[in-house]
Amino acid sequence: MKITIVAIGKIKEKYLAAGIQEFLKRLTPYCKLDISELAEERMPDNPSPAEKAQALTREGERLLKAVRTGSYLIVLDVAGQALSSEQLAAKFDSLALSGQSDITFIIGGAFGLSAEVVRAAKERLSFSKMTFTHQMIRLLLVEQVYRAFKISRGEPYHW
Ligand SMILES: C[S@@+](CC[C@H](N)C(=O)[O-])C[C@H]1O[C@@H](n2cnc3c(N)ncnc32)[C@H](O)[C@@H]1O
Repeated sequence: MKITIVAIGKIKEKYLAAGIQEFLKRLTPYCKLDISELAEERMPDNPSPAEKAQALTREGERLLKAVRTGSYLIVLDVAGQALSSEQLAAKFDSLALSGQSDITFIIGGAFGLSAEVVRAAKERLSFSKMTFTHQMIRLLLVEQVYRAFKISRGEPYHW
């Protein structure tokens, strides 16, 4: 399985970067996971709603360009569908069974995701009704991807 996370913005917090690296290391026996980090759009101080909308559109165009043709696109979206970890594991299994072995997750930036990105997605995945920072949600995502593989393989993962 090849998994790509395409995300806006860098991980600046060391404790989050260390956590993400830890799960990337643990994931190596299970899948190839790459992270493609795109720069945030430059924005004036106190941007107007129109400036924010333009930045979101431009970010969206760059995000979609970074998705390989044919990759199964899942966007992380507060307003999306919540899944249990077991359901995520089952989704990976059924995608693999159907011959789809390339999955891309998109994480938006400070202003979220453009309508075009949301429209392009096969699925919108919510991690709860709460909003997390783009840095924090990346750690949550890699942990859940790792958990999904452990569940699929029936391997213990106690914490
Ligand atoms: C700081 S949030 C963006 C908040 C923005 N105001 C919005 O309404 O989308 C940055 C990105 O993290 C992801 N994210 C944050 N919380 C999430 C959640 N509970 N479930 C799924 N994705 C989430 C989304 O991809 C979002 O675009």
